[in-house]
Amino acid sequence: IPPLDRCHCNKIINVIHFTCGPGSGKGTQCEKVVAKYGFTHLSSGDLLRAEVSSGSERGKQLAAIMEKGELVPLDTVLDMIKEAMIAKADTSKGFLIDGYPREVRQGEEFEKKIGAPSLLLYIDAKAETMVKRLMKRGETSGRTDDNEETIKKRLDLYYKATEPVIAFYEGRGIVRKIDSEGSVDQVFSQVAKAIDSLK
Ligand SMILES: Nc1ccn([C@H]2C[C@H](O)[C@@H](COP(=O)(O)OP(=O)(O)OP(=O)(O)O)O2)c(=O)n1
Ligand SMILES: Nc1nc2c(ncn2[C@@H]2O[C@H](COP(=O)(O)OP(=O)(O)O)[C@@H](O)[C@H]2O)c(=O)[nH]1
Ligand SMILES: [Mg+2]
Repeated sequence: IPPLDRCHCNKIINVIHFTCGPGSGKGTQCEKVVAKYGFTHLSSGDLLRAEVSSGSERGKQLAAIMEKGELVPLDTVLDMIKEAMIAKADTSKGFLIDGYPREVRQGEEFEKKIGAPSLLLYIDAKAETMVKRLMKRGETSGRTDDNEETIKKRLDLYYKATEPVIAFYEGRGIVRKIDSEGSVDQVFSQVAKAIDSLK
């Protein structure tokens, strides 16, 4: 990995964290943000799943953790994000970082090693809505963690570890809360408004 300072502070413009519960619709909204704004989308879950698919030793360890609905070690995710950001730092208009930070410490380490985010998007969804969407997605996703038992654990962990992240950034005034209960386009219009407010 090249020296971090290349990717520190003003070099990384528009870092947007997308932190919400599983099944709240982050992935769906991220696609629309990329189409409209051309930001670089980095999904921490996708990066981890790519490592699992590679069949590496590290991937096997990650797979076991993710199947249980737990969080993988902090440094693993952060290194992957950092590598992906450095690879795009010269050409990117901004980074949309999906599924990160998942716990307050992940946010603190990101700032130490990479930089401060300009916005934290948070889709507020009811537990019932998240479970319903994930169970439906599980019919076709092939994801080993889209099953009833793991979904329950992911939700518990979300309330315990991830919700405090929102409070942490609320103190800085960069959180935009978005209501999940409308259509995909209704949710997106709230997302777009939050991003436009950055300019
Ligand atoms: N910063 C992160 C991101 C992900 N993971 C692990 C735990 C998650 O359960 C799994 C899958 O991550 P996703 O972001 O894909 O999972 P979600 O549960 O949020 O589902 P999705 O975003 O697809 O709804 O990877 C992690 O440990 N640390
Ligand atoms: N009704 C409704 N369903 C949605 C919306 N956004 C996503 N979904 C569905 O909910 C499921 C989870 O969405 P996904 O984007 O994978 O959520 P993520 O887990 O937060 O990344 C998918 O099957 C989507 O089709 C929405 O705004 N409204
Ligand atoms: Mg997703």
